[in-house]
Amino acid sequence: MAGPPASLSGQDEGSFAYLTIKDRIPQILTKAIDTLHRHKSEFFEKHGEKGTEAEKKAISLLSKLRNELQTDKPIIPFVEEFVDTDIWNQYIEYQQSLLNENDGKPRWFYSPWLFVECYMYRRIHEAVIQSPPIDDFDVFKESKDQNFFESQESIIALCTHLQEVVTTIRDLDENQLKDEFFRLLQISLWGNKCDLSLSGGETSSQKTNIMNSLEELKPLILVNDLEHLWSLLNNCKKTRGKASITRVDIVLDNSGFELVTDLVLADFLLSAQLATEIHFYGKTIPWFVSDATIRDFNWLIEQVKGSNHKWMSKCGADWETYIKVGRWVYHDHIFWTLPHEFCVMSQVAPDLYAELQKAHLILFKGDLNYRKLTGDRKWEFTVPFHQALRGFHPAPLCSIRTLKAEVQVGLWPGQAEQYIASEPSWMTTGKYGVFQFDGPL
Ligand SMILES: O=P(O)(O)OC[C@H]1O[C@](O)(CO)[C@@H](O)[C@@H]1O
Ligand SMILES: [Mn+2]
Repeated sequence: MAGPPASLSGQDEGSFAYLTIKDRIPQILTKAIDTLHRHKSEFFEKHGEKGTEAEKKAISLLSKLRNELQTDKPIIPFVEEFVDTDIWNQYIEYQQSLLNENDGKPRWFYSPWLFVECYMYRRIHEAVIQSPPIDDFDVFKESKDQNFFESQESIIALCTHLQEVVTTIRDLDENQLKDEFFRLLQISLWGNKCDLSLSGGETSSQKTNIMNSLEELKPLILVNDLEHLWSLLNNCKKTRGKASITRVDIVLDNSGFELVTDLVLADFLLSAQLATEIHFYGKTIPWFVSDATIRDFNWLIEQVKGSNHKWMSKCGADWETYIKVGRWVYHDHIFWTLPHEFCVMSQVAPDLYAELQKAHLILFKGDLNYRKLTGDRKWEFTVPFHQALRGFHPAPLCSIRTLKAEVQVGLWPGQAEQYIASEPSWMTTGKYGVFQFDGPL
């Protein structure tokens, strides 16, 4: 049988992968350097001269990294000991083994885009952990928090809406519940437009009330498997015994506004008894600029709770209770910040795979998760999603993603062609979205 198609890569001049490596990644590095600069006095106040020295060191390591990238130097192994250093270095060797002898070492513009882009964020982390005492500094924290603050109006509107729904939920009939389920899922989808890596780290918050735009946005959903999600969870609700559980796992993407949309959805799932427990997965290190870490997760809930808006703070208080009583569970795993495609998860991280198998439904948020689900490969648009997953089937799953990379499967013949001619960048602006389900029907 033929192997899977080739990986997206910076080799393809003019491709989005190429432009990302050439322009956007250096821009993100420059912004990280600038952030460190701006915190100079804070580091000094906290740690004295040692803080200043550490800041200089981190900056010089990041400048070196930017230079390696811009001159297409070989990808070098990690040196600093960390939980995933060995796995990373093995993966770099593996990438090298895929090359013909003459091709030498993996390089930025030559190797798979997914690999080098993940490598870049892991190198940023290495620069920081090599610079104690500022080794727990998150260079993206400021922009993640800014995204949250700038989205205040939308967050208030969303929290108010959620509280209205929750307080009247007993009066809703099945159709009304389904409408609400679809509404909150669509909000969570469009919340994924707000990542900071697409904008090169520049602000990308939600300033308008997204709820008013859902109808207009509907035609932009290229694959819409919402009905499957509804039947699945509604069936679980109807058939489960009193003591049994329905577990929905959410593989999180970005902090800030998107995370609020995910938590609102998670709250609704419990309130509507479509699920009895929700498990979240975040990143263990700062990742793709805006991805949520446990610190962001806790910080955001704290902020929502501390709001002086009545309904917003009620949401925060409820969310904290869910965590306390174990109805919401947060998991960390290093696999999410490795460069591997998800089809190798069962070998590389069998414990995580086994954890995901306990879910009745797994929601994968965002573009990067889609790239890892499909291996970030040059699939034909009409290849079935199931096939592109290449054996990754821990439980029924759904990708909720706005398109920000040149990979998309499961379209109808002719569907992609509608956009190719008229909108050359249709796959990379976050304008279009999918709810793409895989699982038994
Ligand atoms: O936050 P998301 O939705 O995973 O998006 C991150 C995506 O943004 C990008 O940086 C592209 O703009 C991709 O490299 C990556 O897939
Ligand atoms: Mn992200």
